[in-house]
Amino acid sequence: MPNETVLDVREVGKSFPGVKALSNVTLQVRSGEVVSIVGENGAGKSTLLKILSGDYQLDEGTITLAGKEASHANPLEARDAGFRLVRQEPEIVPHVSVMENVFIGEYPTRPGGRVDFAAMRQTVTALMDRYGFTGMVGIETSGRLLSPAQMHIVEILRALKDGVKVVAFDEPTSSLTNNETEKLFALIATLRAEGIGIIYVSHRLHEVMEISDRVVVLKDGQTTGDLAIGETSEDEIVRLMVGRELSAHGFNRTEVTRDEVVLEVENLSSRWHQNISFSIRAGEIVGFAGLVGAGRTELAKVLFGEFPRDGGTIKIGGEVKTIRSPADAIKASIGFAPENRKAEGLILVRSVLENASMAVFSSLSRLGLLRHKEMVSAVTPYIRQLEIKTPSLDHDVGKLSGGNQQKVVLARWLAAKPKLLILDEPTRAVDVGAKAEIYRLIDDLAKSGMAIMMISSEMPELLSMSDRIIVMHDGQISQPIEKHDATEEAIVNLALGTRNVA
Ligand SMILES: Nc1ncnc2c1ncn2[C@@H]1O[C@H](COP(=O)(O)OP(=O)(O)OP(=O)(O)O)[C@@H](O)[C@H]1O
Repeated sequence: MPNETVLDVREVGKSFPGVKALSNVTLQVRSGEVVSIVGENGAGKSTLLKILSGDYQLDEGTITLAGKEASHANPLEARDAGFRLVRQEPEIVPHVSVMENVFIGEYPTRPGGRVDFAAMRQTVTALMDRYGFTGMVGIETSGRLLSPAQMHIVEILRALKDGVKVVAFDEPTSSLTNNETEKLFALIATLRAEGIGIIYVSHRLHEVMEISDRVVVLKDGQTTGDLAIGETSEDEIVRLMVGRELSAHGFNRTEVTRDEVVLEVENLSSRWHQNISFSIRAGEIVGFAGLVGAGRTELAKVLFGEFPRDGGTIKIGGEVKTIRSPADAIKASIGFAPENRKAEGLILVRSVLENASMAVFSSLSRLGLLRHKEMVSAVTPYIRQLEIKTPSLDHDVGKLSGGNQQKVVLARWLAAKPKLLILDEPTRAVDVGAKAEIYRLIDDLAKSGMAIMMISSEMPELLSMSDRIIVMHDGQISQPIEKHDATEEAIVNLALGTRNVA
C-alpha cells in the first residue's frame, strides 16, 4: 500500500520563448505508488520530467523530494537526491561493456584510484538477479551489440543502481515486444513493493489502466485531472486529455478494390533478408507484423535505398527501378516515414515548414528558390489535420515536442503523395486524438490510389487498417493473410516462428 509522499510537485511553471510549456502543475507521488502522466503531444510531459531530472530549470513553483527542497540545478543533483529518469532513447557507449555502461561516468575505484571491475561486476550481477534481468543481456557484452530492449535494460540498471527514491519511465514500451513489456511490468511491481515512487509516461492507455494507482492528466501545460485508477475509465481519461469525446479504439476502413500493382518485389535479398517477394496494389494497405528484430525496418530501408540490396528487383508501376539511395527512391515515387523520426527524418535546426515541404519539392537546395506561399499551401492542410502544435510554421522543428516532430515527418509524406508510401510505426509516440486522425489520413491516401506498406507492432492497428498482413520472422516473410482471415493468434504464431513463415 502506498504510504508517505516521496515527491511533491507544487504549482510548477516553465516557459520557453513564446511557449508556456507548464503552468501551475501540481502532483504528488507516494512511496510504492505508480502515478501515470498522460496528455496529448505537446501537453508538457517531457518538460516536467526534464525539470525533475535537472535537465531544465523551473520558472515557478516548488519540488520536494523525500522531504527536501529539490528544484534541481543540474542532472547530478537530481540523481544524488534520488530521482531517476529512464529515457526512451538511452545513451549507450558503443565500445564498452554492459557493466561499464551501467556505471558510466562513475566507475567504482580501489584505493590508489584503479577502476574496481570486480565491484562493478558484483553490483551489476546482483541487480540483474534482484530485478529479473539475468540471462537477458550479458554483462560483458559490448554496447554496440545491444538490441533496443537490451539498451533499455542498461538504462534501467543505471537508474536502480543506488539510492533511488523516485523513478520515471518515459514511454518505456514503445520499442518493446509484448513479452518484454510484461517483464517491465513485473519489474515495476517489484519496485512498487520496495517502496519506490514510480512515474509512468505513456500514450498507451491500456497500459496506464493496467499498472497505475493514479493517473494525472496534462492538457496544454496544466493539470486537468488527478484520478484514482479504480474510479476512472479510458474514456474519461481521453476526454480530459483532448477535451472532447473520442472513440479510442478501432477504425473501419472503406473497402477499395483495384488491380493495378504499384510495388512488386521479386526475390529480394540483403544482409537481413533472403528471397523476399511480395506486391502491393494501388489503394491497398499491406501491414507488416513481426517482432522487434525480425527485419521489417531493414526491409523498409532496403526498399528506400538506405540499406544495400544484394539481389532481386524492385518494380514500381511495372518498371524496374534502380534504387541505390533515398534520392533514387524518391525519384521512383517512394516515400518513407521512418520509425525513429527524430534521428532520421528531420533536420532539427530547420523550420517546420521546410521539413514538411522537403519531399514535395524533392530537394532542400531548391527550397530557397521557391516562394514561401507555395510551400505554405502544400503543407498547411496536413499540419492542421494532424493538429501539429507549433507556434508558427517558421519555428525550428527541434523545439517541438517529440510527438509533434513525428507528425511533421508524416505531414511531409502525406503532402508529397508518392505512389508507394512506407510507414514504419506511423502512430508511435502519437497521442490518441492524433492517432484517429492519422488512420483517417492513411485511409484517404489509399482511397486516392496510393499503395501503402505499414509496419506496425500494434495489433489493433494492423488488424483494422490492413487489407492484407505479411508477417516477418528472422528475415523471411509469410504468405500474405487476407483481412478476413487475419487473427491475432495467427499473427503472433507466425511472428514467434511457432508456425512456419515460408
Ligand atoms: N527546448 C524547447 N524549446 C522550446 N520549446 C520547447 C522546448 N521543449 C519543449 N518545448 C515546448 O513545450 C511544450 C511542451 O512540450 P513537451 O515536450 O513537454 O510535450 P510532451 O507532452 O512531452 O509531448 P509528446 O507527447 O509529443 O512527447 C511544447 O509546446 C513544445 O513545443
